[in-house]
Order: sequence, then C-alpha cells, then structure tokens
Amino acid sequence: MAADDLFNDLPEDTGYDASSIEVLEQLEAVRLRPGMYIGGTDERALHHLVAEVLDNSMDEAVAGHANRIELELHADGSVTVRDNGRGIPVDPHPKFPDRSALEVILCTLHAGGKFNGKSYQTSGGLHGVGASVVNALSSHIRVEVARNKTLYAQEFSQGIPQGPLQNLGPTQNRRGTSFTFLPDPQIFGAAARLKPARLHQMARSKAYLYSGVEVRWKCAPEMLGNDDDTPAQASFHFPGGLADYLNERLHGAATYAEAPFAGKVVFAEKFRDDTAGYVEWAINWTPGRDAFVSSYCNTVPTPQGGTHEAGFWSAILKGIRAYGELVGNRKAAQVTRDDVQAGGSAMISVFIREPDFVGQTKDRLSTATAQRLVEASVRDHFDHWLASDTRSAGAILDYLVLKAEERQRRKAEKETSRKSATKRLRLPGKLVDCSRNTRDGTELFLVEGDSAGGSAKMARLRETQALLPLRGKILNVLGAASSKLGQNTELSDLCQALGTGMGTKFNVEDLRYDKVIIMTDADVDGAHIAALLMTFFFTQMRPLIDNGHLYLACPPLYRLTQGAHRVYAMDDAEKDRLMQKGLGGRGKIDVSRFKGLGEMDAKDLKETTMNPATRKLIRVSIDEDEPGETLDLVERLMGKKPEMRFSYIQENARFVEALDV
Ligand SMILES: Nc1ncnc2c1ncn2[C@@H]1O[C@H](COP(=O)(O)OP(=O)(O)OP(=O)(O)O)[C@@H](O)[C@H]1O
Repeated sequence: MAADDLFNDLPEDTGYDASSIEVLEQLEAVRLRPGMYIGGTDERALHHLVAEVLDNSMDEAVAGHANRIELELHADGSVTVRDNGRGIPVDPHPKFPDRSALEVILCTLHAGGKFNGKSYQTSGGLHGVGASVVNALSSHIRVEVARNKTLYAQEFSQGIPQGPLQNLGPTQNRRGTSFTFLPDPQIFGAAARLKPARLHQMARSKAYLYSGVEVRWKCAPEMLGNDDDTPAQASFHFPGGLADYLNERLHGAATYAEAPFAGKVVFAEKFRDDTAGYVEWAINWTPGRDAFVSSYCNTVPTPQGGTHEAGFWSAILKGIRAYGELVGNRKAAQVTRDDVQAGGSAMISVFIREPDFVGQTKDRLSTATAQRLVEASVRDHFDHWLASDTRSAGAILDYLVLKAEERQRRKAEKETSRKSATKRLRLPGKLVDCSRNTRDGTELFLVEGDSAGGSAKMARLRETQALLPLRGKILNVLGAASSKLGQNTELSDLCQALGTGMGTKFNVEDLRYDKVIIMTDADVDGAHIAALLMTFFFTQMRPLIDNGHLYLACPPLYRLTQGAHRVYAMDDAEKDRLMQKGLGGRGKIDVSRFKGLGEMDAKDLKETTMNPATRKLIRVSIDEDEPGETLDLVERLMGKKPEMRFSYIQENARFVEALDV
C-alpha cells in the first residue's frame, strides 16, 4: 500500500489550530476535571469538600489560634464550618490590589498561607488549592470573616464572586471564619446529599486527633432520616486523645493488652527552622476480630498509609523481636510485619512540617524523614512498655508467635498437600494414641502442652487412653470468624484426632473415642483453657456434649502424707477437713500443693485423675431446662469482655492461684 493511501480515507482536520488549545480559566479547569482535585464526583469526593474546609479550621486550631470548630449541616443540604481562629485575611492582596486576600484565596489555585511555614507550622493544608476547589464545585458559597472586631462577607457561585467583599460593620463577640457552601448538583448530581453520619464521624475524629480543640456538631432535623441514629447535636473534646479513640472503636472487644500501648512523643530531631513535629499513637491486639489501622498526618486521614505507618510497624516489629530475645523466646525471631499487623488495631497520627502527600486528596504520606522519626520515637517507648507490663507483653508475644507458626504451617501445608493427597487422613504427629482398634471404652485426654509430657504419658493405660497435648491458648472461638477456626493449628489437630469435622461438618458417628476428657492444670490458666475448649465444643461440636462424650478431669490440689498413709484433697476445704480428722497414722502430716499436673508424679496422676477405677470425672452436660442460660454462660466466659471472662474464672475455678496482676 502506498503511503498516501493510508490517509486518503480520513477527514480533513479543519479548524484544529492554536485557537483550539484552550487555556482554561483556573476554576473552570477544576469544574471540567474535578477528579484531578478531589478524586472524582462520587460520594467520597462530595464529602471530601467538607474535609478540605474542616482541615483549614483544624490547621488554625493546631497552629494554636483556634480552640473551637463548629460543623453544621443545614436543611437545604448546605454545610457550614465555623472556627474562632484568626479569620481568612481580607486586606487587599499585594499582587492583586483590587481584590481582597479572601477573594484571591477562593478564586485562585495555589494561593495559600501555608507555603512559607510562617503562619502555620504543621498544617494539613499545603497546596493552597482546597478552598478554591470547593469554591469551583459549589453552587453557592458565603464566607464570613470576623477580624479586628469587624465582620466581612463575600459570596460566590461556581467559583465566581457575586460581588465585592462587604464590610458589615463592627462585631464584638465574634472572631474567625465561617464558611458555608452548597455542593453543586451540576457536578455531583441532583440526588447527591451530604450524609449526616459521615459528617458527624468526621467531626468526632478531628476532635480525637487534636485534643486542644472542641468540635461541635449540629444537624437540621430534616436531614436525619427515620433510621438514622446520628445525633442532631453533639460536642466533642477528647483530652485522652488516640487511646480513647482506639478504645471506643474496639467497643469492648477482647484484647491482649489490658490498656492500649499508647503515647505521644515530640520528635527528638528538630526541623530545619527549629520547629518540632510529633507523633501520637495507640495500638492493641484483638483476637478474632478484623484489625484496622487508621493513620493521619496533621489530622488529615491517610487511608493508604505511607512513611509514618511504615516507621510505626517497624518499631513494633523490632520491639517484639527484641523482647522475645530478652525473655528467651527464640520463636519471636520468626514473627514478621504481617504477623504483627494481622491482629493489631492501631491509630497513628503525626504532625510534621511540610508533609509530602501523594495527590491532592492526600491518601498517602511520602515524607521520608517521617519513617525514621516515628520509628525512633515509638521504639523507645514500646521497649519500655513491654518491660513494664510483662503480663500484656507475654500475651501479645505468645499470640504473635502463634500467628507466625500458623503462617509457616499453612505454607508448609500448601507445599506438602501438593505432594500428598492422602495427607488429610493422617493423625496429628503429637497425638499419643491408644492401641485398641475400636472405639469402645477408649478415652482421649486433652492436656496442656507443658505439663502434658512425662507423667501423663506414663500414667495412662496404653490400650484405652490416648493423649493430645495442646499448645498455646486456643483461639477465642466466639470472637473468631469461623473461617479462622480451621486455620488454628491446635483446633485442626484436635479435629483430626477426634476424626470428626467441626461446625456443620461435625458428625458424631466419626468420633474415634468414647470419652473426650479435658485435663488442665488446677489453676487459673488451666481453667481458662478448659473454658476455651468447652466453648469450642459447645459452638462447633454440640452433639459431642449432647451425647455425653465430654468430660472434665478433676486433678487434686493437695497431697497429704502421714507415714505410709497418703490421701489427696481436691480443695482447701477438703484439705482442712482431712488435717483435722487425721489420716489414721501417727506424727506430722506432710502437705504438698500441686502447682500443675506436671508436678505430680505418674503414680499420683494415675491414681487421682486418670485411672477409671479411682479417679473422679465430671461429665459436661447442658441443662435442657435452661438452654438460654447455658448460651449466656458460654458467652460470658468467652464473649467480648475480658474482664467478665476473668471474673467468672476467678469465682468458679475450683483452685485459684492468686492472679498475678
Ligand atoms: N479557616 C481559616 N482560617 C484562617 N485562614 C484560612 C482558613 N481557611 C483558609 N485559610 C487560608 O487560606 C489559605 C488557602 O486555603 P486552601 O484550602 O485553598 O489551601 P491550603 O489549606 O493552603 O492547602 P490545601 O490545598 O492543601 O488544602 C490557607 O493557606 C490559609 O492561609
């Protein structure tokens, strides 16, 4: 084909010359391509307009010039953001002497007071774009400024001033800026509405992020639908900052640490012009609920994270590994950032000079120094915190190690399952099985890992008694999503040993043993593990209980010896009674208290707890008359509130060691 032919079919390009290269008036450009400035025209973008205006007032507060901000949604769908700050400057602008600074700010892109760092030190605003973008995308705006005891006002529509700045005369009690705007339906669609719940949440989170400000919320009653439980009025002021916020968001869910690891630290290193930034954070680990991370820079949410988050997680990970090393838990070295993050719900807020964000909607922080500064600040405190609250530290470390093990196991399983399809039929490696081939008369003892080993193995009847050691605390079943249950090593081992599935897949016919006996230490931890197991059976293998297969072993707490006489006491009352009555021998009665099953020798354990001829067992059953109550009990044991869970265990464990709180 000749080169000419290629073009013969195409129309002439008439009129495409210099005149068609438009230079859009600045705000016209915003109206034409809103996505570039606010990420689209959807609901998120619509609410982003409010965030831009609210951020300006927050900047005023963080700079120390305002301590009250009001956010009000009106019946006509417009919204007002009011602060008691310095007020947007209204004097004529040096570059444009016939326009006020206010007009320049609202009608020009890249006009702002946050470029030089003199009027604001750590601000969310930095591009000088926000107010003008809101102006361009609003069908109506009224800005009122009270400065030097004088009130000024100017109105705009779709980015165009509707008249010059007006001087409304003296005002005694007002100062600051009041910014009212109605998002333009031509841009966002006629049906677009600002949502009270979203704005209310925005107002509240700003107050949490900066404890030096009170944020008031008000909403016209007409704007609240029938099923909207957003309050029409509220006032937020949170001196407790992020720790309060985190606790509120966790809603009393079970957590590994009693109080979140939280703090606020001014960076050790100053910025170029001698100003200091700071970081505030709060984190807790929650079993069985989806973790969340919220980060902010200068009170602007950064949903895609960035350098501040990276620094934070790095501090937490290094801290955990170092603590593991300190307490001799070598497995801590295998914990990765994914493991730490998986169950960690965290809030991180930094205030820094001249932050760099990715994009105008500021979804991600990219300031490189933030990583180093945050990591250094948090790390120090984390080490301290772990060392001073060893109980929480231990619980968190165990949990994270378990996470790491689960992850490794899943990985290994993926690899081997490809090699061997028959793997599912195998019994778990740690099961010490009995030799009888049929189910009749057989028993499976579930024992705590550490104390399990030696004595129980020697004390058992090889033919009929099997042992399954369980390591670590079993996942809190009620709090966990059922998809997670299958991933828990201890629970899936248990299912394999029993030969049954769990949940809807449970079939009592498949059960490989007659009796399933929970045998844990006679202390608080033991009671806790027993409770966890019972919850698991109750929720996932209910027929096992209904058919009378589930039992609790009753290990004694004391051994009393007098010469050749030897008896056991289940609890203090029994011990006292025996001491008074005497054992029938002569001389002093020797009392020894068992700290755990591991302390009992095989003979003791066999006689008191395992041998069917001499032991005592409790059969777990559900009171048919009160099924509601049983559920309640299980929920109380394992439910959302750890305090509740513990209070039950403290009251009801037969043998209670003093809690080491
Ligand atoms: N409530 C307010 N009180 C005092 N000054 C304000 C207020 N709102 C805006 N300003 C001034 O107007 C300027 C421009 O605001 P604008 O929202 O356009 O941009 P910005 O906040 O500087 O940056 P960004 O585009 O990142 O939000 C600000 O830098 C500030 O000087």
